Amino acid sequence: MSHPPTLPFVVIADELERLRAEHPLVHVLTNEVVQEITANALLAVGAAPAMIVAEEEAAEFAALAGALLINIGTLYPARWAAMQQAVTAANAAGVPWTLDPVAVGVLGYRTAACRELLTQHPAAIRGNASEILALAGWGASGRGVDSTAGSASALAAAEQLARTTGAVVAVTGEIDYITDGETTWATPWGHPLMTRVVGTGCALSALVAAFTAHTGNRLNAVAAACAVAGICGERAQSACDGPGSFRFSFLDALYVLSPKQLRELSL
Ligand SMILES: Nc1ncnc2c1ncn2[C@@H]1O[C@H](COP(=O)(O)OP(=O)(O)O)[C@@H](O)[C@H]1O
Ligand SMILES: Cc1ncsc1CCOP(=O)(O)O
Repeated sequence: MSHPPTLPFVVIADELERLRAEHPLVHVLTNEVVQEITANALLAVGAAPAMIVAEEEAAEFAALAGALLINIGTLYPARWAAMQQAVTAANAAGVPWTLDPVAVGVLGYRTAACRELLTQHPAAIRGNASEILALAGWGASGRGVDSTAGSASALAAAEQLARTTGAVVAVTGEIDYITDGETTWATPWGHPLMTRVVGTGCALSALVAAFTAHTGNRLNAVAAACAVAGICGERAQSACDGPGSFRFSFLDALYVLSPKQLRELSL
């Protein structure tokens, strides 16, 4: 397997600068477990989250947002109805939407929902290796919401999924791979402690959505989101004692990371 190149720090810096200048409004339809860390991660990085979940409001708000996140982690009929409204309205308004297919392939209801969502032109898809393999139809290997496969093993599935859906696909793990089916970036940052804190993957998907708002280069935008999360995860780990303090250190790192620091790293 050829090794995809690492996303350059200058690209991450440019994308972070753009995000902070635009301060995008992100419509978040996510699971019950990660609402708080997701909203705080978006605020810390420089975006504006809003968890608008009622079916009666979802379409109206999706059309106003800069980006939409659909995370199926705790899917149930009322949430599914709101998601369908939001996705339809986002597509009609040209608002990019991101899919986090939590535990797809493990259970039938959410797998059928994801199959339907894949026909609705997601701008981006972010999942762990088991989720990307299942979504691409390459087999179901997840254990609950966790991956049982390494990210490199799902790279070919991610590339195929990107080509068939038109989405930029990010498969995350020890190394994240971000692909549009033709070009692939690697973002090698992060720390295993990130898998011991609930919501790091879901919050990353929200960052992916935020970076896709108003972008001229969706591949770089999604890759920059993965890089920012990984770099901040590494920094948070070195400043914390374990999972509890990691959460706080991670939010601090997202807030403190600057385009200037990133540009200095490339010198
Ligand atoms: N072994 C690892 N080493 C370094 N970073 C990791 C590792 N596993 C996951 N990460 C990071 O944790 C974050 C969440 O990814 P992942 O665990 O794949 O998502 P999920 O929570 O959806 O399963 C990403 O930023 C990813 O880069
Ligand atoms: C534990 C759990 N159960 C349903 S959704 C969810 C959150 C998964 O979050 P992440 O994969 O980002 O750790």
